Amino acid sequence: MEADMKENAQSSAGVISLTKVSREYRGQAGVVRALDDATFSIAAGEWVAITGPSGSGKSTLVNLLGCLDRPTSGTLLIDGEDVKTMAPSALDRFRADKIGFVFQQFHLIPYLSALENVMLAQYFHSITNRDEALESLAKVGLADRAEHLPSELSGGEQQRVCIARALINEPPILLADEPTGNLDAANQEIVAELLRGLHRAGHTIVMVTHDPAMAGLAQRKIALSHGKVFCSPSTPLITLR
Ligand SMILES: Nc1ncnc2c1ncn2[C@@H]1O[C@H](COP(=O)(O)OP(=O)(O)OP(=O)(O)O)[C@@H](O)[C@H]1O
Repeated sequence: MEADMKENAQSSAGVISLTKVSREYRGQAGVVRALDDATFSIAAGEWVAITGPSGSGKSTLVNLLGCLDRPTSGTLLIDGEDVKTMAPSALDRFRADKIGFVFQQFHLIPYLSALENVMLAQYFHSITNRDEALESLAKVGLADRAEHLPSELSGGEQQRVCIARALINEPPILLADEPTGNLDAANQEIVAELLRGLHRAGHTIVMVTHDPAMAGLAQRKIALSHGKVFCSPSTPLITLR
């Protein structure tokens, strides 16, 4: 227990850290401040749910945390690196190393098999390894569906392929945007159980969800309202081991 507490203290600086981060969109109608002065950290190994009504800034925040966009102002550190100052090619590489994405719309390539979809994520690292991709599919219970096209898989199975794809490069951070949004109750539970396992294995999970039951699985909620961030206290990591 002492070792766990020490580990938690060491990680309290945050694998993700925002200081006064804002994102403004400038359009013909004027300026929209979609994220307004956000300051918070997410510790390594923490499971956080991002909640908030439509238009509150969730996608804006996810795009920033996923290094798909940059803040208008403020400092966003991921694993201690300031993403705003990185060159685009370095940022692409950084993103591929650090972050696995799971989206509500599965974004699988329709004419590639489940296995090839997973291997495509390896391809961005210039290495493809069929056995590793198969192992990743086996971890989500889909070894026997490796040769199936996405159209030959159920919604829940497609989402599990996405999780296998997100994990293939062993990123420390999993960023999930409504990972159970399109799934029925049985498949929601399968995905929830996979996320529990990933959390136990030490992954940092940041998950946008409208579903209170899913949000309840996380240790902490980050609620957004009109671009402002409100963080609940974190459940100590030691209680979940
Ligand atoms: N490219 C853009 N240009 C101008 N305004 C934008 C742009 N993208 C988002 N916004 C505005 O920023 C605010 C936050 O949008 P965002 O998409 O982050 O919300 P959200 O919480 O993800 O919503 P939803 O749950 O409906 O997807 C909204 O008022 C939206 O209209």
